[in-house]
Amino acid sequence: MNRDFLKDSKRIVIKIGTNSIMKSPGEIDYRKIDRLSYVCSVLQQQGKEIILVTSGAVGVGACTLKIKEYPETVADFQALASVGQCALMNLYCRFFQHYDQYVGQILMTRDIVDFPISYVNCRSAINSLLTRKIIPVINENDAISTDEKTYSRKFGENDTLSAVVTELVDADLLIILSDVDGLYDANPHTTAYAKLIPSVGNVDDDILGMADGAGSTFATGGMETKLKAAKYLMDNNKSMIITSAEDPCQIFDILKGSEIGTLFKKDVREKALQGEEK
Ligand SMILES: Nc1ncnc2c1ncn2[C@@H]1O[C@H](COP(=O)(O)OP(=O)(O)O)[C@@H](O)[C@H]1O
Ligand SMILES: N[C@@H](CCC(=O)OP(=O)(O)O)C(=O)O
Repeated sequence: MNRDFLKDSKRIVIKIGTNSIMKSPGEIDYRKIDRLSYVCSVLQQQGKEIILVTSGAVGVGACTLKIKEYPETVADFQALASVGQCALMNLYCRFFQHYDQYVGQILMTRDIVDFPISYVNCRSAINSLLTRKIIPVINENDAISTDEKTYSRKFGENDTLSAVVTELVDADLLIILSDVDGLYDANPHTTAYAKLIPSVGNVDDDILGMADGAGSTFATGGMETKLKAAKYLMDNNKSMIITSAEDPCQIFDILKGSEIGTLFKKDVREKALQGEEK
């Protein structure tokens, strides 16, 4: 699939997952957070509009409080998320400051999907930051977005949240940085000969069948939620890329059109053919 159109991306959402923020459940990957802050700052200063969606509150909280297991009670979870979000944001503030870039924190709940007034309010807040050349750094408000009846969290993972944000601010592209370098035809961590898929034009049942769950104690999404996010965006005529977080500088090449990671973009030929059949 031709990727020249990526050169024109102006407003870009970049999402980094828990597995990438952490080297292992007890160890934060400072180098990666630094590199990511550098890349986002350079792009913003080149005139792009960057929105960062970051996971890691629970993972960083567990690391700070030296907790190894996923919390069993809602109260423990809330405490971890609350401590971790502070620590995470503190790291971003320091690294971004190094590159002369201001950031602003936005913590979301599902209210932005459920209530139109919250949707508009959230969009205004993000636009207000972008107008001032400040990078919004977004996560779910994990300390409060807990459903008390089912004990389930509202978004629960940031693949869905980042897709919602991409649509909300009418961004051109969502880049998901993960601990895998794209979608494989089977989980590469459990299947020896899994092959990378460079592009997907339609997220059908065959594609959805390639995914299984999350890859570590504190990451919650896995490939399945990434594919659902891709489907949601393609239905809204937007594009998404899954690529490795290992070297965030690869984002520069991706935005020049290099074939890195997996591109999800609605296959217009397929759509045209469907139109002819009608
Ligand atoms: N078909 C697949 N291709 C690539 N990764 C897959 C696939 N199926 C499952 N996975 C798993 O998805 C994981 C990435 O998702 P996740 O653990 O939520 O990380 P992140 O924190 O980056 O969101 C990979 O580490 C891998 O174990
Ligand atoms: N909001 C949560 C996100 C949890 C999570 O791991 O999400 P993901 O990296 O998308 O699988 C946190 O900050 O810990």
